[in-house]
Amino acid sequence: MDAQQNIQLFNNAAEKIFGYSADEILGQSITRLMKEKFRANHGNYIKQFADSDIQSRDMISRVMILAVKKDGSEFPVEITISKISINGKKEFTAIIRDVSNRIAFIEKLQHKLNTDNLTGLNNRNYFDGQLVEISQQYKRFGHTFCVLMFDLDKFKMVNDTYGHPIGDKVLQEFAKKTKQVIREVDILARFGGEEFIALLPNTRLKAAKEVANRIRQRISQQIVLSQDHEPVTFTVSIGVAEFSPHDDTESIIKRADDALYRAKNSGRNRVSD
Ligand SMILES: Nc1nc2c(ncn2[C@@H]2O[C@H](COP(=O)(O)OP(=O)(O)OP(=O)(O)O)[C@@H](O)[C@H]2O)c(=O)[nH]1
Repeated sequence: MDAQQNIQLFNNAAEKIFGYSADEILGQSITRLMKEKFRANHGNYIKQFADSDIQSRDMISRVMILAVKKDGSEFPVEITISKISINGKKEFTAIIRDVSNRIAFIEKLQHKLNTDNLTGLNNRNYFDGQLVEISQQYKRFGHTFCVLMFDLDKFKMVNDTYGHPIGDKVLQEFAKKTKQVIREVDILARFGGEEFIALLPNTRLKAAKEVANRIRQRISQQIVLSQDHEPVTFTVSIGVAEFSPHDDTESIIKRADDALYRAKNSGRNRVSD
């Protein structure tokens, strides 16, 4: 690019990435290759860079820089920009790398890191992060919330009687049906084994117990079919706790777990607080 940011040279790789031939793009502003919202800042950015002592720098932005191809499609890029002075005239070189694959890979890893393979629910890692966030919000804004702890009843017997794959089916069915009962903003996660946990934002204890009871009833009406096509029924016990000013992320889970223990001890297929 020249000092006005018009393109002077467009190599083969650039032609391939952007879909323009050099003939089409030479002489045009480099901003033509950026998504519109990045264009406005570009001038200032280049001016700052041109006036600085730095020869070469990565264009770091708090948001990912998106480039635009000739066909209008957008893709994430990483840019390193350098300047040279030729006969007193400043020129710029931009090395632009298409990072779509890298970003897609990172997103896939992030998804894996947060997801339970068997049920497709969030996993404990994700839940723990959300719990930290929602308890910080509680401290700042006083928005209350509840934690529900679930444990499938006599699940060992399901495995022992019908086999592990049927046990897995029960876990999947539990996840699917429970998701249908709770709201979109509620967070349901597999806590491990046959234990699940849910976060209900902006919910008081009474309402959370009602939700828990709806889930409990729904689950007690579900069946999965065994390998011999026998109906397999299952139930769930649920402990409920509302976050209080004395709580932290550990104590709220402990209180929900203690409530679950009471639900189990008072006969299972029950909700307790
Ligand atoms: N199929 C299957 N079983 C699992 C999985 N994770 C844990 N389990 C089983 O879950 C069972 C849990 O059994 P226990 O902790 O004894 O409890 P329970 O039989 O549910 O009895 P209560 O909780 O007291 O009602 C064990 O048999 C584990 O092997 C899984 O991913 N798939």
